[in-house]
Amino acid sequence: MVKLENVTKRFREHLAVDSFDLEVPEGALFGFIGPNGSGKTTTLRMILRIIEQDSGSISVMGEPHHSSANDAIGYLPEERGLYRKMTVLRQLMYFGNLKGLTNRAAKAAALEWLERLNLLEWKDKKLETLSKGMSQKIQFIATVLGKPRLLILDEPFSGLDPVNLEVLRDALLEMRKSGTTVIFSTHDMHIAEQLCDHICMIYKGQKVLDGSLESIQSKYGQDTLRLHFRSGTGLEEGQIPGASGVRYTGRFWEMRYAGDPHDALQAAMQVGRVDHFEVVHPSLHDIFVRIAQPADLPEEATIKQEVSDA
Ligand SMILES: Nc1ncnc2c1ncn2[C@@H]1O[C@H](COP(=O)(O)OP(=O)(O)OP(=O)(O)O)[C@@H](O)[C@H]1O
Repeated sequence: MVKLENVTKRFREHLAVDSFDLEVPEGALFGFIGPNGSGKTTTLRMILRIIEQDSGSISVMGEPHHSSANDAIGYLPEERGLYRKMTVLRQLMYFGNLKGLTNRAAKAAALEWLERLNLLEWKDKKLETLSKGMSQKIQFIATVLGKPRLLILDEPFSGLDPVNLEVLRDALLEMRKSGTTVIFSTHDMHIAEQLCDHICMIYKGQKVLDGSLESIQSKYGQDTLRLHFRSGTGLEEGQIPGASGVRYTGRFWEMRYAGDPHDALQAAMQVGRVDHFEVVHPSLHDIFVRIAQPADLPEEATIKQEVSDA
């Protein structure tokens, strides 16, 4: 569906995207993750041909010279753009018209989506009377009204409460089921973990991870301990010899550990009454933190090696 080969983009002396290769298969739910300023939006804009790469090639649906106005592409920009003084339904119909729908088809699709995203009662209200999260859902509807084959969403989940996040997540899963290819950027590792069948991580303009969640996690092995103490006993760095990066996730204590889990369990039992103990793959969040803080890694070369393996 989308293919980037050796794509590079500079803004003056700043190298925003560096020799980037990417392949998004048709029908994928593709998560594009990375810290602030790593090059996600720049890459998405280049895929859409809103900005031009300095070198390398990009093709979408097999075409190197497609247009972002292509009716088969839906784009949710990071800087949302709606008409504040227009009513919800009117502007959705307008966006539907832009994607080639008749008034009747645009209205039917808009009403259907408004109902699905629990916004039907707002259809005749001006956009400026809606909250930020509600406006975001309207913008999402504007993006999907024309039933695009390819959906590109820049940070679609930012600012949504947990209920609306679920609603949007379900909508994306359903669209994928009906054959739409979805690419979205996010900082939220948990969402990427839950939702994506393919993940690409960009860091300082370079691709550092690319593959299915399972293939990415299995590269790191089961080097993470997850444990919990009855009656909420805490854990400090050093109490489990050989463990590092001890942190509380809100449910469990997690840490990196390379030794014999039996020894770790013995040590944990000295700290408190253990009621949960397991050895797991690192979460995507942990992998992200390890990569985004290269000092924690043995050497930068490790990252490059993982990229070529993946
Ligand atoms: N139009 C521009 N002119 C100059 N520099 C730019 C421009 N657009 C992006 N950059 C720079 O390129 C780098 C990558 O930016 P980009 O917006 O792609 O990052 P991002 O990963 O989407 O970040 P965020 O998660 O914060 O949105 C940043 O250092 C940014 O300052």
